[in-house]
Amino acid sequence: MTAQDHDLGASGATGQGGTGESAPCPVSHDRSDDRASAPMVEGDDGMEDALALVGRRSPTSPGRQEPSAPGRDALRGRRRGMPWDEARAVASRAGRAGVLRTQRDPLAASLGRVLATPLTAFVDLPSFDTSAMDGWAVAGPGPWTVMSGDGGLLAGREEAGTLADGTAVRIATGARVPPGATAVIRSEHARTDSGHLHAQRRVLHGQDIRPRGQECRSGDRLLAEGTLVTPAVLGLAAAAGYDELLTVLRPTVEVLVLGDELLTEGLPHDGLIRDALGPMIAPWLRALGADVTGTRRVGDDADALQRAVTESAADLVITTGGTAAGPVDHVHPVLRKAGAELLVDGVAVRPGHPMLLARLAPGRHLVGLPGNPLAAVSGLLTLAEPLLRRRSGQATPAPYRASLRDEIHGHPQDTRLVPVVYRGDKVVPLHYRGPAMLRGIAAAHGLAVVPPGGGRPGDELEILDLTWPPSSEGCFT
Ligand SMILES: Nc1nc2c(c(=O)[nH]1)N[C@H]1C(S)=C(S)[C@@H](COP(=O)(O)OP(=O)(O)OC[C@H]3O[C@@H](n4cnc5c(N)ncnc54)[C@H](O)[C@@H]3O)O[C@H]1N2
Ligand code: MOO
Repeated sequence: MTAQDHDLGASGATGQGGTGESAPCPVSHDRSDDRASAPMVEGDDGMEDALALVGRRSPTSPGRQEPSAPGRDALRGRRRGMPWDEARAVASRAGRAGVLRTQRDPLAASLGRVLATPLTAFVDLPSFDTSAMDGWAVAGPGPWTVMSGDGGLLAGREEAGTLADGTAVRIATGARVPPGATAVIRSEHARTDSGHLHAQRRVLHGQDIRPRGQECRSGDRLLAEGTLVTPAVLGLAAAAGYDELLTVLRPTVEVLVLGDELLTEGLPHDGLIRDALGPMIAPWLRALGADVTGTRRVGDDADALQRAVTESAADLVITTGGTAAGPVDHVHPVLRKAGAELLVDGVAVRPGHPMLLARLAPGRHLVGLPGNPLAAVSGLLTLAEPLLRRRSGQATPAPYRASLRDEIHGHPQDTRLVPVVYRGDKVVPLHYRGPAMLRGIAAAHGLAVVPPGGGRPGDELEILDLTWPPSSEGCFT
């Protein structure tokens, strides 16, 4: 694996609490000063950081930096990647390439998939005039003669006869309102006296009656195709008369975890570290709309990787690690050997720039996530998310933006993805956002998309939402 040591940050933490929010930054100041006083901050741009630390940053580049002069990058021997937006568009197009597989299933099995056809009401809702309250159905002006009976009108019972003018009958919430009734009076708003009902408030015509078709008419389009089937959608579908739904099957994904240095349990020791991506990537993929068929550990064995990639039946193969140029970084050579077409080979985003997207076969793709854990998250949201969104039939939402509270230093040319939390109507960047760190993202509500040059307080930045669904299954976003 490639040696990489540019996650400054954990040492010298100044103890701002668990999430490590950035302190407010009222004045623009040089990042090298940040480093000296608070080495816990970002540290994700190798050379940039090194320059800042040794104080060789140009004095003209505090805070928001202009893109650097052409040729500067070449001097550093860096390869520029595809712009972040473009890479996402390529991934989205790749997700459109396959045919969407649809299946009709009972409601419960459709949760977390996407509607393949619009949800159209089979019935009027409500499908009869219904009482909204427990009380009395009355006809005409009061006082009313109370119709005696066996406890009144209940939900789900047979239809009652016509209520004559000047009469009242007890009625339960959800019961059919009898023909002739002009209003329902809540039990707490009326009293009975010698067989007569007296209203204690003014009675309005039609009050507390839900008229047939109030919510929808049979044939109305309730939800568009492409809508994610959430628990609320299941409820609405049932209410509208559905037993089954036609949904798009979730694309299948297999995860291949590379790296001989990874332990699956216990404490890190002797240069070995815990595999942080195995436990993280599969559930995250499920939340993005994928059906994860398995997570396999492949180690640093090129032949094993070759076999795993070519033999996988999944729509999408995700690899972690091995994307860079180290002696055991096998992803590129294996893709070459497999005759894959590289659609994205590096993205101008920090962290995560060595991420890649390849077409293995028509409708089958591979996303190579960098091994550094936050860089892997960046790859997941930059390439896997748009591909899976399309491949699972979900519509692309308009980008969500929020106002930045504190300054975020930018990369001169690349987009940065920075973990943030919401505080009121602002987003606040978190510390511990180096490419090897998960401490920031684990506490984050979203990832701010910081354009080259950085973000200043008040800037409206695109936010990639990380809000987790309340379901422990984590199968829909
Ligand atoms: N000569 C260059 N070296 C590197 C470059 C570069 O452009 N030129 N890019 C650096 C960047 S940026 C990143 S990110 C990494 C990406 O490297 P790989 O995708 O090849 O990943 P590895 O080398 O396999 O691992 C990097 C790092 O991450 C740790 N790792 C890997 N897998 C896991 C895991 N499942 N759980 C926890 N940690 C993991 C691994 O031990 C390494 O420390 O390359 C840089 N180098
Ligand atoms: O900074 Mo690398 O971009 O750690 O992914």
